[in-house]
Amino acid sequence: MNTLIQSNSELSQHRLDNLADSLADKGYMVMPELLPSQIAESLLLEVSEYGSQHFQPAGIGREQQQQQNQFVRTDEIRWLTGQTEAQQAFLSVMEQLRLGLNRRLFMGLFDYECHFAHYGPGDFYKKHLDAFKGRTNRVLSTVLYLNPGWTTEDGGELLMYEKKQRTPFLKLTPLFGQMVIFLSERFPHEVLAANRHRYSIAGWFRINASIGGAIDPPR
Ligand SMILES: O=C(O)CCC(=O)C(=O)O
Ligand SMILES: [Fe+2]
Repeated sequence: MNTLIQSNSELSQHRLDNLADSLADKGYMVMPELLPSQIAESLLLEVSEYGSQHFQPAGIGREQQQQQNQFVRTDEIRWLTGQTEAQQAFLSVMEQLRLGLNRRLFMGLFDYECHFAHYGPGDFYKKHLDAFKGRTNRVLSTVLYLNPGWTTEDGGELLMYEKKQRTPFLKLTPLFGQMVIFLSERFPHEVLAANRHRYSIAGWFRINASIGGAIDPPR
């Protein structure tokens, strides 16, 4: 059995209750320390050891419509597959979250997909929605930050907006071990440029929108 998964990574009912309440109430939640720090540290070690040949440029849109658009985002990504112990430990925590939220909010979350993201100094992701109403099966977005010793001078904040508002209601510093979770259709958001390397895992819980046996969408 995986030693990282064993390392005390069970989410308490209390934390799941708080998260469910916050999502139902406000549509988002910031969790300062979702994972045992040992897991977050292993994930950081892993992602910071990948060279650029292990990442792909991030795209926007889906499948055939997938295109790289340097005006929208300039980060690079690497999908998690569960190929390392640290990834498995992370995915198992996210699975607990999926089941816990389904039980409390009847969200029908079906699966979870996620990728490491690396923003080099100056990289950004302009204001966007992770899902458009009725046109996607991404319902809940998550971002885990892996940046020890980040200060406000480093920039790289996540700005979250209410639709049609020009001023963000939240400006989040990408602190190590912190996770933000929000309803994908509800909040436009953007990533400001940072002046140091910024690492994270962005992920989405999806509902099952399969038709005729085909899972929609393949990646
Ligand atoms: O890294 C972040 O703070 C947000 C990333 C994001 O919005 C995305 O990958 O869709
Ligand atoms: Fe996003």
